[in-house]
Amino acid sequence: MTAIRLDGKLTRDEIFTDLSARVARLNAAGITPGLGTVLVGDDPGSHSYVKGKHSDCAKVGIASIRKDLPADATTEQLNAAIDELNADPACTGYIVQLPLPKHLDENAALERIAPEKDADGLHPINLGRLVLGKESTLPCTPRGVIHLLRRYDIPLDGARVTVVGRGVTIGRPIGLLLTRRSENATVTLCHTGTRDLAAEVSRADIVVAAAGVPHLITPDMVKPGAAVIDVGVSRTEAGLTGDVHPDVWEVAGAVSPNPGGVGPLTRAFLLANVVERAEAQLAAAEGE
Ligand SMILES: Nc1nc(=O)c2c([nH]1)NC[C@@H]1CN(c3ccc(C(=O)N[C@@H](CCC(=O)O)C(=O)O)cc3)C=[N+]21
Repeated sequence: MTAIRLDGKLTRDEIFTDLSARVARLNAAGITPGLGTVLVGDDPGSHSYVKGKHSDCAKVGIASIRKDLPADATTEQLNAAIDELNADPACTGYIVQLPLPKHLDENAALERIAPEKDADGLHPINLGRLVLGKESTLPCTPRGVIHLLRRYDIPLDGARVTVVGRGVTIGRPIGLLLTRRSENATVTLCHTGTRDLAAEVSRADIVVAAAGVPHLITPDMVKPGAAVIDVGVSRTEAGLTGDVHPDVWEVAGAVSPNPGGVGPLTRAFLLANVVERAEAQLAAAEGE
């Protein structure tokens, strides 16, 4: 038996169709949503992600604003780029591409973003609202994972989910989303300090692998029929390698590959967050 493929590109295309229609409605009301990106340095991976985000914008009719800074940019230069986007009415929402070079403080940068323009959902106010169960801009990758699971009718209510990785973009926030009443899953968060990873993974109906360790999840760890979402990605000599060993396809019921899985959805929900910010602005203007 081979697992069914949870297709991130197909699902992304469906989301783009919906977003294009919503952008057209915003345009008709005189609003063009704009996504900003702040990119520091010349990491090839980061450049390719940012390029992808801007080409997605063009597909759905979102304007894009790029701020590219050199690898040796100072905190003052980074702050100035952030302040400009905070003040720019053409910028509906934006991101500071992570990771930043070591000499810059990522948390300070994220905190400087105006919370209502935080397209990543990583500002402490938005993460705090998520913890409190209040409406907030949600982190893109966790949103993508949950959308993909729902798209393929994978049951969440009562499901045992094992998340591997405690990073701020996925591992930490996804548990907060999956344990809301609307999802109702039971989540175990594993990390490098987990004593018996295989035992934690083998209990799971759904495995979210977000450790960034090539082929960490092997077939012997996976419960037959489980859904396995490969979020982690590493650039190796062999190219892009996910956290999930290819033989897992023979045991799992469903696999979201990497590439071709949650990556395209992370980008789609970044655009969705921008469109939603623009819709909120329009609703507020109409309510005046
Ligand atoms: N502030 C911030 N927000 C992010 O959302 C953010 C970030 N920083 N830093 C890096 C990670 C990584 N990330 C990806 C986005 C798209 C793909 C993607 O589309 N991948 C394609 C392949 C792309 C390729 O070939 O390079 C795929 O999976 O099929 C992957 C990874 C967003 N991140």
